Amino acid sequence: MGLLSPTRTMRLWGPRGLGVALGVFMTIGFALQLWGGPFQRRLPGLQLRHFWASAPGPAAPSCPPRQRLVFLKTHKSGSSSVLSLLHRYGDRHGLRFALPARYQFGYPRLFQASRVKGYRPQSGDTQPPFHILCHHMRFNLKEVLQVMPSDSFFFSIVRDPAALARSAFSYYKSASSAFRKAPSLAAFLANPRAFYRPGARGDHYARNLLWFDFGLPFPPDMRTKRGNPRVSKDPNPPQLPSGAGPPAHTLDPNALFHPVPTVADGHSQMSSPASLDLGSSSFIQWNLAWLDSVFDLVLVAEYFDESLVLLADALCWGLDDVVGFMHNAQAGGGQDRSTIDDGGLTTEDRQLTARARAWNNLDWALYVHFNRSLWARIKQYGQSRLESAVAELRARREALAKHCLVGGEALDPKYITDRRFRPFQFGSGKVLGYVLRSGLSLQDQEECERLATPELQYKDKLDAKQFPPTVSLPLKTSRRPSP
Ligand SMILES: Nc1ncnc2c1ncn2[C@@H]1O[C@H](COP(=O)(O)OS(=O)(=O)O)[C@@H](OP(=O)(O)O)[C@H]1O
Repeated sequence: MGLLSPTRTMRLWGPRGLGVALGVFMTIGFALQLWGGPFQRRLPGLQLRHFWASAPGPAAPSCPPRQRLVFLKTHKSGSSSVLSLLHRYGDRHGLRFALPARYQFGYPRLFQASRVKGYRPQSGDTQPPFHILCHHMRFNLKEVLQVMPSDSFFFSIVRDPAALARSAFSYYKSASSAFRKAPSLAAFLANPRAFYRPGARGDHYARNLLWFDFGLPFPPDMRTKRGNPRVSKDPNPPQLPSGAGPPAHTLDPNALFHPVPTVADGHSQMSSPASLDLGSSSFIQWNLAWLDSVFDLVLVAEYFDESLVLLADALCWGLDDVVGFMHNAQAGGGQDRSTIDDGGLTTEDRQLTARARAWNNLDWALYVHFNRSLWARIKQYGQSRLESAVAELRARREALAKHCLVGGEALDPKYITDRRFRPFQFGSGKVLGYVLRSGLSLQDQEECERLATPELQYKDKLDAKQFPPTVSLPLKTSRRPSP
């Protein structure tokens, strides 16, 4: 017999019984809170089976989980690790993904609804709506809203432009003409205009990549020949403000620029954040205010686990749903927290960080803005509540890694012989991946595969599930094909 639904329970017990029951539940709930804290379903011996079932525990959210999601997958910002969670969640719950024909939606061109596989606006057929849109695109709200309902949960992720620049330089060395010409990232950042031509092939990877991915317009001095995106949720696109500023609560250009280290050693041609005039800063603020009106949450790679806890909370998902492995890390990369804290950096590293942030001034503004919003949300959520959820999340991830993975961690691709788990190799660094332990039970094998499958293979798997090959029956004909 299943559990009684709340409505049925009410009918059976009547108002007096309900009052008593409510008291008992509240006492139990309070005791469990004290004992476990949010999300804490202590797992004696961390039996893996318990991870897979998001069974409602004492702290399981009581709201309906949100399943209409738009994730803007920004580049080199930890987005593949988020994508992996979405793939897994959607796969387990049989959700329908809005998939690209290949792996991206016509990037670097702006997103077009027509790029979504199986999108047929005029066909009048009763195809079920999409739940999740999450692969690489240059954001274009108007077209996104052709595919996804406007009350979808919009979210994305940003990373410190200095860490992002390190990652992008290594990964897109051959894809960006600016990077290709530069002997090193340090040389590039010492004099970027010697290498960078706005609009040249792949050069959106070399400057303000986040801003580009968010589909925002560039100020006149930074415009490429490809032109500017026209985007909006409130479909009034953000324009260069003509005197009118953004809402007062976002207008604080000085606060925005204070943390930016200045480039003091003679690269006057560099457009550093400190050198932006008020016009440019209100242009930035205007666009940030617009992003605030579109995106429900923006995660921060340097505070990835904190971000995941907030995401689970905002989506009414269980903590288990956001426990996953890191994907797409390059060997030797991932200096995120140390970059942010400046701890242990050499003078050269510190200079490189400062220059990268200055060169990517729009991204730095974006990053500072969303970093600030994240911490405001953390404050709202409760710092200590968050800390215990983060600790729980990390303990679960570690237990999963030990159970599923050879070595319990990401490995050099040379050890990954099974093509299903070998990440796509691109750029000058090696992209790490996972090898599953042998001897897993059938269910564990299936779940560990979900955690370890890289994004391209997972996309193919979802594609095959959503678009099963149609078996065409041979037509009855009197003529037989010749042997
Ligand atoms: N959880 C978490 N926290 C912090 N950083 C993370 C995380 N997951 C991935 N990464 C780092 O993000 C880089 C890959 O980013 P993306 O997956 O967005 O790249 S891609 O655009 O899809 O190719 C890549 O950076 P580099 O290793 O510096 O290249 C990853 O190491």
